[in-house]
Amino acid sequence: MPMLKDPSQKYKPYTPINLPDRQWPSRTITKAPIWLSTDLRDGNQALANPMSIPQKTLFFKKLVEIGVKEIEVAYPAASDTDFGFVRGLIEKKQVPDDVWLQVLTPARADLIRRTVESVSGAKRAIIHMYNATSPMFREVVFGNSKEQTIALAVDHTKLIRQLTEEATAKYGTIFRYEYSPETFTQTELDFAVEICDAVKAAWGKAGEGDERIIFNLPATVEIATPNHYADQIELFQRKITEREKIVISLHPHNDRGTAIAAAELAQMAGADRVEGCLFGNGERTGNVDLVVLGMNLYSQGVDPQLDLSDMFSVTETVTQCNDLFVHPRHPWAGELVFTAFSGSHQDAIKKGFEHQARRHALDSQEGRNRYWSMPYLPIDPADIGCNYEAIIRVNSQSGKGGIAYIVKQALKLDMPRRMQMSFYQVIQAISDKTGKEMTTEDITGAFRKTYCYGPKNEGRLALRSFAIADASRPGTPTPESEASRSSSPSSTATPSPRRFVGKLSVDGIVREVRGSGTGPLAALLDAIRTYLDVDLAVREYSEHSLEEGTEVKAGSFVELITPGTERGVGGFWGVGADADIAGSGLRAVLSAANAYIGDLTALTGEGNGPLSSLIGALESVTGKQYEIKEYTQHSIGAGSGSRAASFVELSLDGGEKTAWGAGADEDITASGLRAVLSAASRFENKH
Ligand SMILES: CC(=O)SCCNC(=O)CCNC(=O)[C@H](O)C(C)(C)COP(=O)(O)OP(=O)(O)OC[C@H]1O[C@@H](n2cnc3c(N)ncnc32)[C@H](O)[C@@H]1OP(=O)(O)O
Ligand SMILES: CC(C)C(=O)C(=O)O
Repeated sequence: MPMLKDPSQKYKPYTPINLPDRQWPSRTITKAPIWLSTDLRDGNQALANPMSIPQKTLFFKKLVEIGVKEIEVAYPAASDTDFGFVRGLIEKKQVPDDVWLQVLTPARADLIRRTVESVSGAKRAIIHMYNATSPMFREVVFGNSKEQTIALAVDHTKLIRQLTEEATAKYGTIFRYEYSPETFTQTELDFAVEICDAVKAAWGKAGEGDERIIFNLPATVEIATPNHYADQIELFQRKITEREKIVISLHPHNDRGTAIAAAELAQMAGADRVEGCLFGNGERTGNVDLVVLGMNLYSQGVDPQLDLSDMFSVTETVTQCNDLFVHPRHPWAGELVFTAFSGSHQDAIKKGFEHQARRHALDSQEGRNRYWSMPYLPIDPADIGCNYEAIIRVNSQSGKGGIAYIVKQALKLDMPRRMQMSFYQVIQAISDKTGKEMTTEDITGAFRKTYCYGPKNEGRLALRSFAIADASRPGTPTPESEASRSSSPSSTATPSPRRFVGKLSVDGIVREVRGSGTGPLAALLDAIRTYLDVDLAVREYSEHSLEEGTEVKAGSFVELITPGTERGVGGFWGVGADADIAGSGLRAVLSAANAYIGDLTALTGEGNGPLSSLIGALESVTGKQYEIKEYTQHSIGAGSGSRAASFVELSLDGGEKTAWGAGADEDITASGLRAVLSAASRFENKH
């Protein structure tokens, strides 16, 4: 049947309460309510497969761990499992002394007896009895008048008083009593007050503090906007007698999706306590979600009295026990709730973190509180166990800011703005091609590869050792002499003439090079120009120190250009990190030079086979004559994972001295080529 054109013919709206002097709209919540978890009762009864005893026990422990002090553990008269679970908790002494075990019973004598029996011997227990009070339930379910409905509640309250007093005398259990006029929100308010007053009188011993009687006022089915619930609660507490002897408890369901709002507004209206479930499990659309209520308080600077620091483990336990998943966009707890994929959000978050770090430093200096204030992030995700990888995730919708944020977090390198733009193109090309999200490993991997960053990603040019000296002074620095390292590599920052002497690995062969210029970087570029015929100049340079405690202390970024490069035309970016600034700057230059040379100056050489062709290529670069004296190879392992190992003995310039090299690869030719390079580089090192 289609939806009706005129639903008013089928559905009646709720009747609003006329309460012109309502107080709750101008109040705020300044403290946490008393929490009652009904996960193991209302949550459990709503599951297709109710929890087993081990699952209930696991859940119970987690509730205790996060600090819930009142836990409705069962409807003990419903099944042996529920009864046995409660007995097990008590007999195995699994209930901390400050935790109240709550159990639910209908107003039926046989079931009440079983319920009281289930908690006898516990240190503290709350007996919770309910009967529905709304006109529909009175008429349809019970066939009772108002008087009979009151009598049902009153008579069974008296029975509970008698049984609990006997149990206290016998076992010493401290009891409290909770009464729920089920379907409260659909009950005439004056009748709800009347039945609660009658129950209080029947209980006869409501006092203050822990002696208070709990009136739980459920929105058994959510039928109205949340302000209506707040009106009902405010009016109830105005009309009920001896308010100081009563805990007003809320039990909102979520049929209209506004249980959270209803619970919050009703607390503003004066409620003291909230019953609900973690992540909103419960009948139909669920009970109100205690995690969301708690985190909402936390984000307002109010201690929620719930420890949700390890949100992941809470989610894990709850999903394991309920066999229901938590939606990725579930407030505060879902996998995606702090995540920005889009470029403009990421940019704002990155700037927000930087701005906040500066603001916090100033706050600390001036003795002020370090408040959290960040674009798009209402709380610090770290407070509930989320790391930076959950905050910014990269796909084709992302921008340079987010990518730079990830590089900064993972590698501690803070790229300058124009380099961010350049690296963004690299990532964008990859993610456009794959159409997939890029993980932190994907991004840092691309970064390392693009900028030949880190020992496993050396490019064709790599720094082995260096020394920088004042070019105006006589004497030749030695590359190994750390003492002669310069402390500032910037060619612009140090205009005095510098001399560079260093060992560079060039396509695997170590060569000693020298150059001079108006600073260490310019001196290195001069060496590269002289020895490798590569003409490059610095367009932009920046550096920063890395986090304290890391071995590598400085990171440098450089953009190199070829002569005549016009403004606005991109150059070649490089990055370097080292224990000192001089080293990091020089490494950044080589990183950028690698980007420039790429494959353009790939070695070429000729010979009778692959190995002699490589020898020819080496000769053309070094000007030296190599000869293969001996070559052997064998396979390592068998089958699909097998590799080839090769050994080569080379002689140099017809001399007697020889050097051995070894290489291994999946490909036999490649293993031979590696062996040749290995031998040649040993020669370079020796001579
Ligand atoms: C809003 C809530 O969530 S309330 C909690 C609901 N939770 C559960 O029902 C889970 C546990 N329930 C059970 O295991 C069973 O329903 C039992 C053991 C309590 C009772 O089982 P049964 O005796 O077979 O009764 P059944 O469930 O079919 O029907 C309910 C009966 O109790 C009556 N009843 C319903 N609620 C109450 C109440 N609060 N107080 C007294 N009687 C009640 C009904 O009117 C009906 O009576 P009738 O048989 O005279 O018509
Ligand atoms: C027993 C009561 C509190 C209940 O679960 C409800 O009304 O939803």
